[in-house]
Amino acid sequence: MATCLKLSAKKDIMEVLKIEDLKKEYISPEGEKHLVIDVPKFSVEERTQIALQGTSGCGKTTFLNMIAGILAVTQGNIFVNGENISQLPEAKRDIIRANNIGYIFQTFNLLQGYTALENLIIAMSFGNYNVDQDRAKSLLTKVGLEHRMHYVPAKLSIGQQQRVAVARALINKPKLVLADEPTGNLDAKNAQEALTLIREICDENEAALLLVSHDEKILHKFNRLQSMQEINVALQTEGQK
Ligand SMILES: Nc1ncnc2c1ncn2[C@@H]1O[C@H](COP(=O)(O)OP(=O)(O)OP(=O)(O)O)[C@@H](O)[C@H]1O
Repeated sequence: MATCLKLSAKKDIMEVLKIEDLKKEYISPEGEKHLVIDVPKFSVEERTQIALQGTSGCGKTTFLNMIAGILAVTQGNIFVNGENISQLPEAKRDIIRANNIGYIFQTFNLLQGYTALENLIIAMSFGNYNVDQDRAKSLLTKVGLEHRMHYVPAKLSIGQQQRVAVARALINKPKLVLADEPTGNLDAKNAQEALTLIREICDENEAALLLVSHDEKILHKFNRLQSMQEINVALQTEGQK
């Protein structure tokens, strides 16, 4: 009986991300193959929050971009909510990203010609849900931008632009949010506030969070902290050379 209970409890844990034998090679300007990512195994369970630590150039953005389907893999499998995106063409990966993944980019990637509210509505138009202005407004209010909804990014502070990016990442109710150095452009006080906001908003929306950063002050807040060195065999081999 106890074994049965144990088995069923285990089955209930759902992985929003599962990676198997993932590799990415780039071709150097000299024409040589350069293995940047070699991750045998990595997973993120639903509603968990994980921080990945890595120095500049260790492959953080490459890793996240493959998970998001922005970048094609060289080899291996990436399952997002159970679907293997690594074998799909770019257009299909784009659709899966729009519906399953929220991405907070290092440089925010907001559409400059559109207001904060329009940035959210455009992101919504790519997803499965009907465009819902009220949801967009309520997310912007949640991130403290109720008086800035009709501002274009250039008229917002860096911290405010980041909050638009956070709200946009959650607009299509993703099960997984990726954050690439989300506090890299902020001062210490704003960085802590932004981190708290990202973690709270993921929790409230029942999204898992995978955050990559080099910033110790951010990283030590997470219960589950792993280093890129630990998961990326390519870095271990590089270190031995
Ligand atoms: N398109 C490309 N062609 C060749 N090499 C690349 C390409 N993109 C990235 N690289 C190399 O791959 C490595 C990892 O790059 P990546 O941008 O993933 O690092 P990162 O950890 O995100 O760095 P940072 O924190 O500085 O943004 C770097 O050595 C980089 O020079």
